[in-house]
Amino acid sequence: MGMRLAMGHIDELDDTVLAFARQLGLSSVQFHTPSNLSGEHGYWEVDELVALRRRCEDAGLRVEGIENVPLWHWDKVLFGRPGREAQLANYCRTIRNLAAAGITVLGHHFLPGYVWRTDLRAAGRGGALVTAFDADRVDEGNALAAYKLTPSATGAEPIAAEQLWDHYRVFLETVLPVAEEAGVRLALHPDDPPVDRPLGGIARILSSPEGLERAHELSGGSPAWGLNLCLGSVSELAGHESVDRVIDYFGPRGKIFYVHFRDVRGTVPRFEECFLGEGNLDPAAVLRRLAAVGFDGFIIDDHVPAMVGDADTWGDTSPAAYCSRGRAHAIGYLQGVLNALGTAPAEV
Ligand SMILES: O=C(O)C(=O)C[C@H](O)[C@H](O)CO
Repeated sequence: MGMRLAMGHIDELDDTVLAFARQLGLSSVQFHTPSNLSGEHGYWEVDELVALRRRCEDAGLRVEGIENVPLWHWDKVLFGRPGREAQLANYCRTIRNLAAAGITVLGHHFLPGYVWRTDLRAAGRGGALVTAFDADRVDEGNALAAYKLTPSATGAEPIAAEQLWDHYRVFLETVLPVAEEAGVRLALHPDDPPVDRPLGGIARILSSPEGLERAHELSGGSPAWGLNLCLGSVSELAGHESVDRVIDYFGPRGKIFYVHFRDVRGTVPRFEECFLGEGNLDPAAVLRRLAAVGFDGFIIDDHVPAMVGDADTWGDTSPAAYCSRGRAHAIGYLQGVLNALGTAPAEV
């Protein structure tokens, strides 16, 4: 199908979101723990997945994939708590059910403490609201504490790096054979922020090119394992240098399953999110590099600044908040660059 742009990170699908995607001229979408799926038994069921896919297809939109099962479906897997086997069995059911429903990409992270920010409402360009991270302010707590995927009490249960690697090993050893058989590809999101110190007592292991390469080794070459290459998270480490290294290692191996296209200004220990084109990365250079290594997956918009009239989409995951000016800007920006680089409109 070739490198293409999809509308991503949809938290709740409704007719507004479908119309927004079509108005932006897109032909596919991707979901982020969508509230449309109840998952009430600890896994997503075939019927609800099929209903979600059909609703999109009826509006002329393909479903590229889904990212992140609800936290309560696999928190014991992340934390290595008793009850992990039952959750792993349910994760395998979700994988098989996705395949049965014709959805073949499932994104995951391996951050028991989830993403960490020290500010959700920093002032970006022209006063747009952006998130920010400052390592000196970590002790104040995670500004994302109330977000749907953030665990409630992290500090109570410290996890060391090698312990977390072991949790990830157990996860991969259990789910990869099932994913291979089902034909579902599991895409790993790098740590955000990419710091090599624990946050809230929990180690971060996928915070560097070396960490991601070790995860690749752990996957044992399984065709079902690859990256959800979040350019923002990797740019937070060392800007273009880290992004280029990850693209050059994983791209030629066919291990970039999809891309989160966002950027930040600054690198750890201090950065803030920003509009595309004003951060660490040259978006056109990144797209050229992805094309050069043979990347042929989908690219989605990611967190976007909240502009005049936009809601704060970390606090408000409603369809109205989702269809923001900030998101329209990110998608339009990427469409423009892709077109300028010669990507056929039909592929965008
Ligand atoms: O932090 C990011 O870059 C994200 O896109 C947040 C998403 O929930 C991601 O799947 C978490 O790792």
